[in-house]
Amino acid sequence: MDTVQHVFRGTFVHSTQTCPMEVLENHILGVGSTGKILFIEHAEKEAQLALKWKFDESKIEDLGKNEFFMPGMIDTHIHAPQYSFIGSGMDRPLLQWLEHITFPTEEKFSDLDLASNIYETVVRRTLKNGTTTACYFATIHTDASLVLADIADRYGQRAFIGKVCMDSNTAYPEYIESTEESIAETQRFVEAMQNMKYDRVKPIITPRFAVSCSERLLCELGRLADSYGLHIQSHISESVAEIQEVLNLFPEYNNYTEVYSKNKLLTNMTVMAHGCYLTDEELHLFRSNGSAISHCPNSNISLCSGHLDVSNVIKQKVKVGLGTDIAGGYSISMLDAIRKAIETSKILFMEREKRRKESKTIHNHLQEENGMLPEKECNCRIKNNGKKVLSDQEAFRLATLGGSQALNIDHITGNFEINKEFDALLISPEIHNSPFDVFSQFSKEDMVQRFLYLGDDRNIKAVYVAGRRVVPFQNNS
Ligand SMILES: O=c1[nH]c(=O)c2nc[nH]c2[nH]1
Repeated sequence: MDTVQHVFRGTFVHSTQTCPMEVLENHILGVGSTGKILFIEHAEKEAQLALKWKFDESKIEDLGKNEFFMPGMIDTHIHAPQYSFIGSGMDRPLLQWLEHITFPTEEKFSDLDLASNIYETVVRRTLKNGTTTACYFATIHTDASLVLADIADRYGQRAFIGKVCMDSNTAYPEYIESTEESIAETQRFVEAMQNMKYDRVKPIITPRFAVSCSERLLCELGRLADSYGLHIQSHISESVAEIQEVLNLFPEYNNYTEVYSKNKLLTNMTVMAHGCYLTDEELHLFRSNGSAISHCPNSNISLCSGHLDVSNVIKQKVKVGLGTDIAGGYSISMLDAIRKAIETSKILFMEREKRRKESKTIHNHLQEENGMLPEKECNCRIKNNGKKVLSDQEAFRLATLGGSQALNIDHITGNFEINKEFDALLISPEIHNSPFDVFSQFSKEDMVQRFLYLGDDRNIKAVYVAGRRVVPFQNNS
């Protein structure tokens, strides 16, 4: 029998299936001993709830003026070892960056002391920035990957941990496993994780990307995921050079997506990072398989990989969340991912508008010179595909509920629905060292908006995962 452990009264901001950002003022939210949300109701109904759940009214915690709770943020794509070189090497394109910076660094994670040190730092730092769920890539080293799992569990973060698989690496041959080793070590990793019986830390099958995996390895990893019922993560269609390499390596497949789907790696528990260049045909395959995309706009810009048209992904009804993609992306904060997702969408919109205006000008010019163009040509040259800019509300949804849908855990977390676990951030816009100012005329919506655009970890006063406060924030109390 669940009993009430916490009761909060104040403002709650979350997303629902129908509303990307809903602000509930003067509500009370109750969390049970199992960490699940028991009720979220208007404060006037307090007396009735007290009766039903028998909580002591003196234990109600009133939120401070202008404070609010929002759901914990979900980073659907982050490379834990790469935190060690965050913010450097941003002047190279993807494949060169992997060869010269990433692979030589990841190779060193056979050293468990190094791994333990970096992994502890990254888990603490992500939590401090409000990431209550993280979907991690580790390295090819099984024992170090298990260390990451242990640290995430110890700090109370909800996490997926991927031991990276790669049996091909012509760019940096020192960092590679044999096919047999990769399969056997993945199995060892999965079984060791299962033996640990962590509540909220799970293994995820992780072929690095098609460039670094043989067809046999992909096929065996698809089988393992199927037989253990596991999540899957990888990269797809991030840069033009990468796609070209995949098409050269797998000439018998029609496109990049097929390489994964035909090897059983595109399931309803799959999240693929980037997807900048996926065609509508490939997106259709994602949708029909129930697979998701992790949109990593900071990384896409930093490595000059390309832009994902996330509005089109949403329009095609493909599940999508946001990722920091440390360290292709240079910011550990999911707030940055929200901002970069909005900015990317605006850049794409402006490019489309520019093209539309240019073709309209050409069109007018030709009309003057030659009379009317054939109608078909007019339409296809000036149309804007009806695509819109990503709204702030929709970006907020992607960082919370969208991420939980992408990882297929939206029955557990992602918003403040009853029976989900209470993964939450207590946001304090008026903390003494806040990076932004609050004016008296601000509504709650204004407050949320300011936090999304200008806030940082200083405004995150407390972090809860499954009802448990996970990191002490001495500075902000
Ligand atoms: O952004 C990226 N980071 C990586 O580590 C990686 N590996 C393959 N493809 C990748 N893309």
